[in-house]
Amino acid sequence: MINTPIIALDFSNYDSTIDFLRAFDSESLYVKVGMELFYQTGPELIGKLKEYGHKIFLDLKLHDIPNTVHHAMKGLARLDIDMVNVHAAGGSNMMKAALTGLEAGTEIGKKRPLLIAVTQLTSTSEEQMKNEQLIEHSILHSVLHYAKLTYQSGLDGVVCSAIEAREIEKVTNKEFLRVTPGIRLEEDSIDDQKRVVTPQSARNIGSSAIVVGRTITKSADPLQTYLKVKQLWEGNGND
Ligand SMILES: O=C(O)c1cc(=O)[nH]c(=O)n1[C@@H]1O[C@H](COP(=O)(O)O)[C@@H](O)[C@H]1O
Repeated sequence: MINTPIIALDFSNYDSTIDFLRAFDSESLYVKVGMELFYQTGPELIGKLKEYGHKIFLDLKLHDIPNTVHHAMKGLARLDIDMVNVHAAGGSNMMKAALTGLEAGTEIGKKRPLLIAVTQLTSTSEEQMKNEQLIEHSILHSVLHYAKLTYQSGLDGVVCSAIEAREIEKVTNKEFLRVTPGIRLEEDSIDDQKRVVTPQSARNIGSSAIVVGRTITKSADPLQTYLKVKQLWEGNGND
């Protein structure tokens, strides 16, 4: 269980990220650096975030042949990140290669970053999955299938919608992480997301961690909104 909401730092450059974080000086954060930011700022920003003492989920969603993913992960392990991900659709051989790559790149005496796999993106609807991926099953069936494959490949957890979190726990185990983006407050617009859940429902349904982006980053008062989301996630707010 990751107690603080993971803030998705979906910014386009180094300066706006640092500006945003100024309001959080007194908070020890878990932040997510995704492809928008990492492709612009690379390892330099990761080093800075570590200097601030924040935990880092590097969300690059690797999906390639096993050999490429193995070597990419070996390099990423040297960045001193706490969590990283791949797409489960890359298959069990790719996921195992990612894991051995991470292990090989982790310095002796350091903790290997957690490795999780995306099941079905929270922006994917069942209709889209059927029409575009040609998967003739329910979205829950597909997510559970990918979760089991990820579990059997030895990874630490999955990215899914909180909607599926409880069912995933049943087919894996309690410790297997269910990291859930697609989090919105009641009053928020859902934007491009399809399978959205509030922080308090995510807690009740069995998420291990929530990932929150625009609700916080686009808020008029990001710190206050973060504290509100955190309180709801911790279970101290109104259900
Ligand atoms: O792997 C992810 O983090 C991820 C997986 C997924 O299925 N859905 C999803 O939204 N994400 C990420 O979570 C964040 C959600 O952002 P907001 O929709 O702004 O809260 C984005 O940075 C996405 O890249």
